[in-house]
Amino acid sequence: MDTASTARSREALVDDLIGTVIISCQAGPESPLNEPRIIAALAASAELGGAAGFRVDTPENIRAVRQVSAKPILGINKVYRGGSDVFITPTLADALAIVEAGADVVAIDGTVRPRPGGETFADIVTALHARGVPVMADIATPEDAEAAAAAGADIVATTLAGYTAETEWLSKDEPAWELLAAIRDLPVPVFVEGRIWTREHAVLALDRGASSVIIGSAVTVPQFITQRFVAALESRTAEVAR
Ligand SMILES: CC(=O)N[C@H](C=O)[C@@H](O)[C@H](O)[C@H](O)COP(=O)(O)O
Repeated sequence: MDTASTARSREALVDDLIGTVIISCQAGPESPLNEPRIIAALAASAELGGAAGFRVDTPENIRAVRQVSAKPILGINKVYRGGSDVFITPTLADALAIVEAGADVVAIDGTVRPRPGGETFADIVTALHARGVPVMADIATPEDAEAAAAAGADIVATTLAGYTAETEWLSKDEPAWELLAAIRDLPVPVFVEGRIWTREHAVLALDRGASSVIIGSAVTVPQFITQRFVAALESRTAEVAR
């Protein structure tokens, strides 16, 4: 049961994140950084720089980050369960595993796509709220955002814009500005996550109505940062050769 006191504590957790920089500390399966102790070191470094919280994937990494920081952890559990494109915390069991590991907020796919096992976004929100856990909905479209807010999401984030069949045409270099403009007046905080590559992007996000920013690759993924420098030099060299 979502009591008045769990609702109040959820609100307080979300309030602490407003206006802050949250750093996503993740490494893909191919990355040499993909080890809990290294993910925890990334989080500890981000905390030294002033991060107010972290977004962390898998129970193992969440446990490791909890060992080095008391800051809020926005947990996710990325896994394909089959029969569905939903992969960010697809099921309630996946969500509970990261709560158990120490996540303060659970981020789950908040698109209107069907979920594995026939669960609904609203079912998972209700179950997490009963445990006092706020839910961040990772969405891709205004329709997703409205449905997620109506189903009780405590935060809506632009995470999946550009990563669904419907939105894959979006720029790979810029945050989802049009989406932000369409959802900035929702009755829940909107966080911009995805393709924040510069300080200007972060400031613009807040200027344009976001409540917070979540930054990953630009801070914690040297492989992608390097790739951008390499691509810039390659395209300059090609330009000069023309
Ligand atoms: C689509 C998807 O799976 N996004 C993931 C969600 O957790 C991460 O791979 C991103 O790194 C994260 O959203 C932060 O975004 P960026 O790394 O662009 O700052």
